[in-house]
Amino acid sequence: MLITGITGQDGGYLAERLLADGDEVVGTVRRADGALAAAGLGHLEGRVELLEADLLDGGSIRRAVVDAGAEEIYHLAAPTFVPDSWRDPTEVTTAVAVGTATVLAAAGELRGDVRVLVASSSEIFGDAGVSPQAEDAPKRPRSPYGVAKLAAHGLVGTLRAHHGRFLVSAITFNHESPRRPERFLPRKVTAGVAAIAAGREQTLTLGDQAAVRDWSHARDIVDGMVLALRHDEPGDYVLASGIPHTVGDLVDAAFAAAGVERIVTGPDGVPRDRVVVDPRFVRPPEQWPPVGDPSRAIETLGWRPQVTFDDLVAEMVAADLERLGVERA
Ligand SMILES: C[C@H]1O[C@H](OP(=O)(O)OP(=O)(O)OC[C@H]2O[C@@H](n3cnc4c(=O)[nH]c(N)nc43)[C@H](O)[C@@H]2O)[C@@H](O)[C@@H](O)C1=O
Repeated sequence: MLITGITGQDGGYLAERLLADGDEVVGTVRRADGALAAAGLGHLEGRVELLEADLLDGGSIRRAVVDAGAEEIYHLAAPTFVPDSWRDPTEVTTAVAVGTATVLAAAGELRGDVRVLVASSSEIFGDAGVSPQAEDAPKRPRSPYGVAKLAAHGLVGTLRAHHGRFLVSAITFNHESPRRPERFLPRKVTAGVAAIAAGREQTLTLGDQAAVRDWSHARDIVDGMVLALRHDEPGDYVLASGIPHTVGDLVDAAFAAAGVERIVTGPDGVPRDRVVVDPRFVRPPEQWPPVGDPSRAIETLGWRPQVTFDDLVAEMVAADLERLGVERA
């Protein structure tokens, strides 16, 4: 099995899952030297084969697909931080849309029966006009990232219909874990709350707390990907919990999990919120919150997310407390 982007959050969980199933795993990384250890995946050293490939270098992607010769390809490699896509729409379009076209074409040339899953995103829905969103909801992305992911999603459907190939688009909503980098909201919150619990920080600086997201555990999402790629028929699947939470809910859950008070009384006797809003982190609000309707995945694939929102936040907080050597009271 080939995983592009094996050192990303999802790539690591997927590799663990496939290895546990007894599969051979090949993964792409931009530079192989020390890549697994740097991603906190040192335990995979010697258990997976690494190939170097860069999404911005089509030749390297084509070579990796051909060299791996895998029956299943999970194309996960992509830039993932949405705000970055405003800074460089060319790069995100090349990496996500052209990168996906390259993987799909190379896989098709290699062998007709190869199965390919492409990681798409709830960002393809944007101003959908409905929420929650199922697979057939209108797709009106609001960011260059969403536009690029929609192109990739469209390529999967078009090539599947035209060539009858086994191609799957996994429309993943937000998914997190202790391995998530800290610039994404949930890890920023759990790391920040842990730092407050450790006495290293006094406050946590965020953007809009009213924003709504549909958060799942990354391990559940990659399990859904495997089910989708191993099903009898190819198709597109929304992978999401279906349960909306605000950023504020997540913040409160993290403080509760750490056993730290969010509101504290200052020396002047005035209550103070430890969460401070910085306009730099505020994004324009969504009219149609990205909340998924995972009915198709549940009914067709028998997929069931295992980890609840509270358990996800608690696991992330516990990992961040442990990293800082804080004993939970
Ligand atoms: C499905 C989709 O999921 C992810 O994209 P995202 O939703 O942009 O993820 P995030 O964790 O950066 O933001 C979540 C929400 O939280 C709000 N928010 C408030 N205050 C801060 C803040 O201080 N930092 C951040 N990062 N967000 C903040 C922010 O405005 C937004 O409403 C990626 O995996 C992406 O690749 C993907 O495909």
